Amino acid sequence: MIPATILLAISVFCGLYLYNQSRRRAKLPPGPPRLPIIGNLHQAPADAGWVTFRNWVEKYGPLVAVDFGGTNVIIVGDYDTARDLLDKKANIYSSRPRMVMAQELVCKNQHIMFKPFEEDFLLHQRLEASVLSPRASACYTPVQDLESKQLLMNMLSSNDFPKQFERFSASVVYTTTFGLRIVTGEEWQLQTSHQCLKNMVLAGQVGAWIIDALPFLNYLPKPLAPWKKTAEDWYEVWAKLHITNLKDALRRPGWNWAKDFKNAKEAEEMTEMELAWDLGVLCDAGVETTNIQLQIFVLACLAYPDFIAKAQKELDKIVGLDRLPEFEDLEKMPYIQAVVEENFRWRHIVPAGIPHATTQDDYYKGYLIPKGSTIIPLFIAMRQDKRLFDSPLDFLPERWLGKPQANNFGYGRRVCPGRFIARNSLSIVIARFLWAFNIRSKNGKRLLVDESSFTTGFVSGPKPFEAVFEPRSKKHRRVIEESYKVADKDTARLMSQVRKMQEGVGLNPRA
Ligand code: HEM
Repeated sequence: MIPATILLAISVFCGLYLYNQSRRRAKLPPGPPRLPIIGNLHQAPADAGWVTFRNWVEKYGPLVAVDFGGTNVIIVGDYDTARDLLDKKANIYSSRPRMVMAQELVCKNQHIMFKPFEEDFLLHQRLEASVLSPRASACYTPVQDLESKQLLMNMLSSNDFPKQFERFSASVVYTTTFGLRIVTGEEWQLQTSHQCLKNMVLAGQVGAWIIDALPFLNYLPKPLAPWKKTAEDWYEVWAKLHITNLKDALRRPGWNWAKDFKNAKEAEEMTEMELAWDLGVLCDAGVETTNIQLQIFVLACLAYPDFIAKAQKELDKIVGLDRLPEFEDLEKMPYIQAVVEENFRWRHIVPAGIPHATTQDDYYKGYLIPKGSTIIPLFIAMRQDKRLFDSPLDFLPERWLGKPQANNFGYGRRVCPGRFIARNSLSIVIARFLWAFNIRSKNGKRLLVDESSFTTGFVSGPKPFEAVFEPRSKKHRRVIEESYKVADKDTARLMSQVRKMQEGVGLNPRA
């Protein structure tokens, strides 16, 4: 008889042998040739990385491997591959690349978007889930209704659409999160958050911080590690903003997410500061995203104005001239829904997606995707895939009629939790804008748009451009003014209405 320990040793040995053999036989996906040691670092794009990545996808196919100085980067360039890996194998592909300066030092690991896929992340995700579910999100429409009415009203006397879109986007999330309306856009909370997000962009810049390449340097004492002081200063400002927002929200009348989170059972395992970060991040994540995606809509109006008349025909038929479009109208307006969908496809705010990371080795179609790889879901390549979309650079809402929505909000366990709120915000604003205004360029000519029309940062939006918004008639103007005048602007009452709606659909708010 062979003793059990020897049998165990043999089976472990055989297992390891087979694993190593399969790993050796498997090869990485194709990609540009590498140099010794640095790999493809010399080809790493400084900004607008998606342009280079898309060229690689065109050359090497939908799965491309590059090595940026020891970091394995896998670029995913079509919808099917993204679904197969990031959705179907979500338990392997839902982590985030390590960000020492941005996440570990500036956020003290509290930013949910950059947490690794571990129990701590799941706890924070569970905390947020109940206020962001599809059913809960459908109950925030009274807030979006009021804020979009103010948006239309403000646009009667201003063409400064980026500022007005920002106020709208901020007010929707600040109202739900903290019970605070952003009425002017000059509120100190929003201004401080701007500064913190700017700091975060600097902290997250690839190649800017030695500590990201050599994390062990963090053992150095402060005088020899100047980045620590920078990170500490940035943390202080951001943490103070989050904690003040939380405390103020708990004192405000009416229901809000801060009160709801505070009563959650998940919160019992968290510090007050962690709670404050979760709330603050939800606000931060909701402002620039919605604002920029709306600016892209205006750019599309100027570049492809033909669709406007078609949208207005549908609006006039379903809504008429005597009232604003309402949420209930949206399902009866397939063309408006197609405009929303095409807006995401034509230009997404994150053309290179938000990177994921793998937590174990994986094999796909004979290729090895090693553990710890950075995975780039290359949104722009998917959305401009000529096999799926004719004339992909053109804004053509018709292409979506009768077709299901695409994935515009990410993948697997990291899919955007604010997607239902975001889609409702975009849909009501786009419907109301098209109903209310003729939108045109200043000189009345069609705008030519190409890659150079967009900024090159991580979030990419239109570079500044001007547009004119003229009410379609005196009647339209009157309806806008009247609707805003009679709208209930009391935040506490609005949020109590939200809470009642949630109870009405069988939800059980925690405060
Ligand atoms: C047009 C608006 C928006 C767009 C296009 C958008 C898109 C995205 C995308 C692509 C991701 C990354 C998903 C992934 O990694 O696979 C994401 C993550 C996230 N979004 Fe949004 N988003 C929008 C609005 C919002 C809003 C309104 C909120 C909050 C109420 C929000 C909260 C978040 C959070 C917290 C994450 C991080 C999720 C995680 O890492 O687990 N987003 N969003």
